[in-house]
Amino acid sequence: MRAVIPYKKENAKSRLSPVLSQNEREEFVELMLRDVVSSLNSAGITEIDILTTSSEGVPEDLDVNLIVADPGLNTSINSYLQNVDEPTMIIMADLPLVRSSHIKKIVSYPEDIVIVPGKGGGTNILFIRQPKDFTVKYHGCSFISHYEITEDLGKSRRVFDSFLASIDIDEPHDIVELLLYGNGLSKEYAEKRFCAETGKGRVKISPLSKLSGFI
Ligand SMILES: Nc1nc2c(ncn2[C@@H]2O[C@H](COP(=O)(O)OP(=O)(O)OP(=O)(O)O)[C@@H](O)[C@H]2O)c(=O)[nH]1
Ligand SMILES: C[C@H](OP(=O)(O)O)C(=O)O
Repeated sequence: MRAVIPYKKENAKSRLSPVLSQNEREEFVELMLRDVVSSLNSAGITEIDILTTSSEGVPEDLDVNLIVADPGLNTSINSYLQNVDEPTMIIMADLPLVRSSHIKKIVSYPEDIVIVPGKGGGTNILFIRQPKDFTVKYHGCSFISHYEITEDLGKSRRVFDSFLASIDIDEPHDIVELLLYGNGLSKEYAEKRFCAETGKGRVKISPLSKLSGFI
């Protein structure tokens, strides 16, 4: 069994640009990657491929294999899948709330495919027992795409229903969940920049310093 983490550091997380500079976003995505690798390792998954657009920007101390591919999330993952012969978990780098307990459960299910939905129609994790048969289709409403692809292939599937595993850190309001439920390096990073502000409605993030350039 192995895991693959698609990773693009350059100008990562552009949707967070209202609250983090490009440098900060690039630092932040690296810490989220570390958190994801740590959860995989704690779950006993040690064969980890980082499918990256550049060998630079992946921390050298991580015990992972680097696979460098041109930008293009779907094309690079689909080429990758053609070359793997074992059950494979595709897990995104922006999932600092995924715990080792989630990973262990996901790989324990007997179904051919386990889909972990992401907020807003995305796909946070795909666990595929026979990767060569599968084609991914990320972006748009990829949860529905992957659900239908599984159906078209006649594969058995399970949808993994988890609040924490569904949270990918895409937009500024997602940082609230990181502050509330995180337990790793990326939470520490967020805590140095934001606090959770409670009021009438949902908790919001608020910058710790107005010097960071936004309110
Ligand atoms: N290998 C590879 N990984 C990618 C590419 N684009 C995004 N990723 C990774 O795929 C995962 C999901 O991507 P997004 O949530 O869209 O992340 P992003 O592109 O940094 O964020 P935005 O700029 O806000 O869309 C993250 O782990 C990214 O690092 C790509 O072109 N190639
Ligand atoms: C890659 C994409 O991620 P999102 O846009 O939800 O971050 C998806 O899950 O299809």
